[in-house]
Amino acid sequence: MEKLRVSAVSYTNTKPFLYGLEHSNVLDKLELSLDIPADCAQKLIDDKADVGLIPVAALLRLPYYEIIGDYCIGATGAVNSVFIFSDVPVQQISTICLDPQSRTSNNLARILMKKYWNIDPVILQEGEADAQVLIGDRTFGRKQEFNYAYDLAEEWMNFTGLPFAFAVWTANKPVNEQLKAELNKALAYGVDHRVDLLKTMDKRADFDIDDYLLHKIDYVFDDKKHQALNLYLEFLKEIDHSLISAV
Ligand SMILES: C=C(O[C@@H]1C=C(C(=O)O)C=C[C@H]1O)C(=O)O
Repeated sequence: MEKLRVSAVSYTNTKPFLYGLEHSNVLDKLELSLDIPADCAQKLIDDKADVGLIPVAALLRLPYYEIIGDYCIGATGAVNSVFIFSDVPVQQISTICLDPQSRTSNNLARILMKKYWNIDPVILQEGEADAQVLIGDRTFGRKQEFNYAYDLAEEWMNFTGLPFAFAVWTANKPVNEQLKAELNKALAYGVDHRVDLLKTMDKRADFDIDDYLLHKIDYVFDDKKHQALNLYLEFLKEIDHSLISAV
């Protein structure tokens, strides 16, 4: 049987899922690759993978998709790894750099800037700016370097009263039901055994990995996070539309 091509995020936040896969038999049925989020998205768009833990912003670029399973990379309040780092208070940001590894958080920043903070900074692809979006392990221990650090999951919660889902397990074609169930069971095992996983991981003085995996990342894709996902996609369509019509 052909193996299912799976692309998962290469960051620490995905370790519980990998732990679950490594402790299950389903791994033999997968061709697993670890990629930065932007590449997980692109692989599903280009049909170089069948299933991925993909940034939710990329769902709008898939002609067919199914969110599979009960798990995600989410947060209920502060996530502690998705920030706008800034030298100035948010109201004074006039230029901002996005993170090339991100799809969801770049667009979350755009949504919050336009609809919540009512600011309209120039978005730069690279170079010096007042502020930058940064996600994942590269943010660990860096908060103190900046005058202001806006946690985007926390700001989304302040704005909407909802939790957030950054990335969801998605298929770009129908997948065998039994395989889907096996995959979901492996993911559940990993989420349920985070304490065991943490015992095997190196600790850092500048970042609390235990708190991050146990309390900041919220892995269960529940109704509230689904509601948040739908709202986020509505906002994103609005913003993209206004960009297109402004051209
Ligand atoms: C919480 C995070 O969630 C992530 C953010 C993503 C994005 O911005 O596109 C995609 C996948 C997740 O890894 C993080 O990476 O810190």
